[in-house]
Amino acid sequence: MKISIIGTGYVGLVTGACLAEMGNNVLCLDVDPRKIEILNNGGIPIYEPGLEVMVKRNVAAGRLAFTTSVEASVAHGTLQFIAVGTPPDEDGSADLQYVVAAARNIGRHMAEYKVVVDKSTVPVGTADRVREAIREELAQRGVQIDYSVVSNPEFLKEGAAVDDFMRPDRVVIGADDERALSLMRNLYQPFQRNHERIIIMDVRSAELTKYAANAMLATRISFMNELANLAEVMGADIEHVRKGIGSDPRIGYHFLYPGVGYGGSCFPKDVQALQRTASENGINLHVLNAVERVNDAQKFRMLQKLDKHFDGDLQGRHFALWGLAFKPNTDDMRDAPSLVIIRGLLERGATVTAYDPIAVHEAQRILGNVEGVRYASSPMNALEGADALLIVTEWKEFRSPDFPGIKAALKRPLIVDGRNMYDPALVRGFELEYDAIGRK
Ligand SMILES: NC(=O)c1ccc[n+]([C@@H]2O[C@H](COP(=O)([O-])OP(=O)(O)OC[C@H]3O[C@@H](n4cnc5c(N)ncnc54)[C@H](O)[C@@H]3O)[C@@H](O)[C@H]2O)c1
Ligand SMILES: O=c1ccn([C@@H]2O[C@H](COP(=O)(O)OP(=O)(O)O[C@H]3O[C@H](CO)[C@@H](O)[C@H](O)[C@H]3O)[C@@H](O)[C@H]2O)c(=O)[nH]1
Repeated sequence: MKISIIGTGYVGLVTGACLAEMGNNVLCLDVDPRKIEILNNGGIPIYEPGLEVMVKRNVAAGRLAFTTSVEASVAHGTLQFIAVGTPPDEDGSADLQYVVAAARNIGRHMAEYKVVVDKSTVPVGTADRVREAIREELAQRGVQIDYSVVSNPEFLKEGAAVDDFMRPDRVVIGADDERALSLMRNLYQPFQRNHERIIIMDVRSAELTKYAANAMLATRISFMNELANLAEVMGADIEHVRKGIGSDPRIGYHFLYPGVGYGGSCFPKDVQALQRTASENGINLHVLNAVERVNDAQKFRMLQKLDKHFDGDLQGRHFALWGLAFKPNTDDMRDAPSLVIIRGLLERGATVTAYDPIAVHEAQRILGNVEGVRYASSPMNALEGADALLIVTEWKEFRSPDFPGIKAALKRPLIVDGRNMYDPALVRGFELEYDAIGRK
């Protein structure tokens, strides 16, 4: 099938590469010429395990190409995937300007039937706006061409995006007409050879399903963060509690890890956008309001712990920080808790040496050339002369560190672990102080 992908970011590039991998002929469009230049020169503009090889393989096979030409992109695919950003507006609602611009481009240039597939995360009712934008452009041109608008939200996780796309738990398709539905079914058929994964519904339900999934996952995390804080006060250990409740299949083990709060480009903005949609429609989502408040507070948990250990005075202290990305296996720093922690330390007069295997470049871009933050080339190099080690992202390479080496390098043998990576007894066995989230 001939497919165009509009927006070559985390979702667009993964979608394009994976659909090409299944034998489709894919053209990816982006308005950012830098990204397209990198891709056309054989590189990829983001870090995502397995993606670069897949992109190269499909480009070489002639199934995947990149362009900045809107005309070429609209002419290419019968299926036009919109995978542009939907960042939060000032009031928390999803900013749909890029989605609408993409739709207008399609309307401006299409010459035959197109299925416009919304893959971006968009509020309920957006498909109607997309349909309307295209209708206006066609009317402007004085032409009548058939088109369909469908919703096909994406559920991939960064760091595991290729795998998630190739082996999806489900493929949600929201469609209101049979012609589009049949093309979408054919497209995703190869992804469900082993069992049925396609879930078909109306467009509005599909749009809401995406927000509901993220909101539910964010709720689990905030719930566990609150319980972890309670466990600490009560002398219980949240790790035991996590295992104790996760063993109930109705609860399950996934997404029960407490920490320094959820970040990334999705949960924070999607929780906000859903609340906004609800309040615009006269509904107050009380649970989600609390989920967001708990998460905002949790990002300061590490600073509170440091205040406790250093008698409320961090002036002149220096800290080693492991992990900058909002989660492991990505270079994405959008809404990363590390940013709140680093800014909080600087405000309190402390300095930081940070280490991250992939995200340093992105962190530098976002934080700027700020005084008081340095970057180390290895985890151990970050430790020299630090008053404590702070763990913010659970990269695998931090799992079995050289504890005696850590003890020797730190001024005070203290690890504050925002991701509960270690067994407290093991760490204390090396005569290190250990303070994790909700642990004894
Ligand atoms: N990142 C994720 O893990 C993830 C997962 C599922 C869903 N989503 C959703 O998918 C959407 C895209 O997210 P992302 O993380 O890939 O964003 P991104 O910022 O990485 O990429 C978006 C790309 O779209 C391009 N763009 C903007 N306007 C354009 C236009 N008119 N024509 C062509 N290109 C244009 C931008 O230059 C950018 O490269 C969002 O709605 C997001 O909420 C993201
Ligand atoms: O038990 C957990 C699990 C996750 N997190 C944090 O939650 C955030 C989000 O993690 P994750 O969901 O793994 O990453 P994303 O790439 O943001 O993926 C989410 O957001 C995407 C964009 O909408 C969806 O497609 C995915 O299904 C959804 O998991 C990160 O800061 C994690 O550290 C926790 O604190 N505890």
